[in-house]
Amino acid sequence: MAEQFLGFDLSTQQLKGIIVKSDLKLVHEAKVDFDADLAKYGIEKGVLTNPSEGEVFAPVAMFLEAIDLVLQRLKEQGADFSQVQGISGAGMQHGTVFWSKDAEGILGALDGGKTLLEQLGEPEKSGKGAFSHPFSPNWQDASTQEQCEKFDARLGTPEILAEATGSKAHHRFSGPQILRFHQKYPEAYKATARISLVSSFLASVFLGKVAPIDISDVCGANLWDIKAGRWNEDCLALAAGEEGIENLKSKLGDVPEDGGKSFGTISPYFVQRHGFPATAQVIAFTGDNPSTILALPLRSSDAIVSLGTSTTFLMSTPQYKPDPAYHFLNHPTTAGLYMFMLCYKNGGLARERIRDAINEHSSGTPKSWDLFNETALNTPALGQNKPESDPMRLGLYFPRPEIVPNVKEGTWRFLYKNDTLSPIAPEGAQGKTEDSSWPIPTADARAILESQFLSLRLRSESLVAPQGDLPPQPRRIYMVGGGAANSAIADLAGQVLGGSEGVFKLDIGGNACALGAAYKAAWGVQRKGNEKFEDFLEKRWVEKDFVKKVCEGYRKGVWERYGEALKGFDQVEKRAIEEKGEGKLDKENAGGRVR
Ligand SMILES: Nc1ncnc2c1ncn2[C@@H]1O[C@H](COP(=O)(O)OP(=O)(O)O)[C@@H](O)[C@H]1O
Ligand SMILES: O=C(CO)[C@@H](O)[C@H](O)COP(=O)(O)O
Repeated sequence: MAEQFLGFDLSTQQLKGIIVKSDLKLVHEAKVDFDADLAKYGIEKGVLTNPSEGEVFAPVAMFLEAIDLVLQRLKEQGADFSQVQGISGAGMQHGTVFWSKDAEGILGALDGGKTLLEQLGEPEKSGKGAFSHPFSPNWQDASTQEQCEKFDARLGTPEILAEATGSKAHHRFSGPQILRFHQKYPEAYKATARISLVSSFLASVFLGKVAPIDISDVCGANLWDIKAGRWNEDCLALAAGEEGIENLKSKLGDVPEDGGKSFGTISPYFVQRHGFPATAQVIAFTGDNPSTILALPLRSSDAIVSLGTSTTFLMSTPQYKPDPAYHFLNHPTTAGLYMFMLCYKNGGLARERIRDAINEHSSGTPKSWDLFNETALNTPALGQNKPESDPMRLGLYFPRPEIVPNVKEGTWRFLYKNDTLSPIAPEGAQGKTEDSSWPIPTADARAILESQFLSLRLRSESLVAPQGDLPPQPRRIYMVGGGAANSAIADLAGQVLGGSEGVFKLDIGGNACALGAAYKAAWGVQRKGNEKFEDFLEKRWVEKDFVKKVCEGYRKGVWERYGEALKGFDQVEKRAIEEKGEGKLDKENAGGRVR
């Protein structure tokens, strides 16, 4: 009987599950879309919000219901769970789940005759609650500016915090979030026995006991000293307050170094209810971005652009060069490697807003990307019909507060010429929508994509090397996530970022993040001795079956023009920071070019 491996991706808008065989070929995949399938939780795009405090969060009960449902959907597709020998998964990063003192008991005695929701998520019915708080703060949350300032100041400066933990303080990071939870809900904090990340929460459900936090995902907390390989006690003390460090350490638990570690066999609940073998191993679950880099054999200067709800830019590198402008995390499987990451809140949803405005403006089909794509590709680069004389159009589109740079929500449009920015009147201003210097919303289709990719280029310049005779740029760009289906977006990524070998996407269906998790499960169970993940993957990798080139990357002349735009783009960001920047230190850092 062929061995199979199951990988999950619990992200903002969906829970995806996929099964691969030992040769890493995909056999089944299914998903639960929170808005479409679980609208009863009142969520929109997977989350609940409290705008008055900048809070964004999701109901833990919804995650539980999604787990039983995605397994049922996989079964309906013909999946035979009795063949599954290993399970791993990924969770959206930074989110926390707060377990109650009864949690371990409940998790250890789950009855296969009832649902997870009935037993873990409905205390009013079952009489016992597994959670001390019913919600998981979401990575889009922006409620912790005050706590972030305390974190940055605790070690002295954002630079020192980034050097120690891989990142300066960020609103969504678990440390500042735990501090705020502690301050806002002191009783619930006291009633919390364990704190999981979304990834270790999901692992805990499959394991039937609270699972350890993963070595890569823990780096999204501002609590882990990456070089020392242990908790940073100063940061821990800040989040722990008067309850003390040891109390918080016991809530967070130990962090095993080995990303391929088996935490044990699957909970009997899944054996009884879903037909898994009792021997199936639960391999460490990691963050969704670390998991994504495991879906591809990344080489030096290769980059992944992940277009989920967030937009992220990911590289695997042996260099540890932390800076307040971006993130470094431990690599999820390989000691000595690190993951470089940029993360933007205004990714998919910001693009959708412009898509919808264009469809409305031109009577296009609602939710179709056709007009958006056509408009983006038919607009000249930087809006310049005559590059030698026309100004460049440069904008920022942040319907939600942004991470990079750290600014409140807003839209900025400028014409840039001779080192000078001239603002375009805001959207909706009379007579401006058809102004040929920047017709709104049509010119926005290309401008938002250029803006997003210019930001990635600005901040990743120092991490890429010359490619043969070509200037420093990525070798390959891999597009993943929901937006990777869009060929116009891939084309613009290549035009702005380059890519000496071109722009690629996965050609095996599935979703990179869940695939990475399934590959990790396979490696965790099947690795021989100290076999490295990279060697395990390389032995099974069939380039022609797994990835497909979607377009050229580097295009001579075009890439250089976008290079010229970087200076103007940097100025546009500085204007946004001056107007709506959060935090004094962020204003001083101004979020621009990286050393
Ligand atoms: N054809 C497309 N063009 C552009 N974006 C798309 C397309 N299809 C899906 N998306 C985007 O993908 C996003 C969801 O991606 P996904 O990776 O599933 O998200 P998450 O993992 O955050 O739940 C949506 O916000 C949607 O805008
Ligand atoms: O906050 C981050 C990374 O730092 C986000 O990338 C989340 O991990 C959510 O990812 P998606 O739902 O967009 O995949």
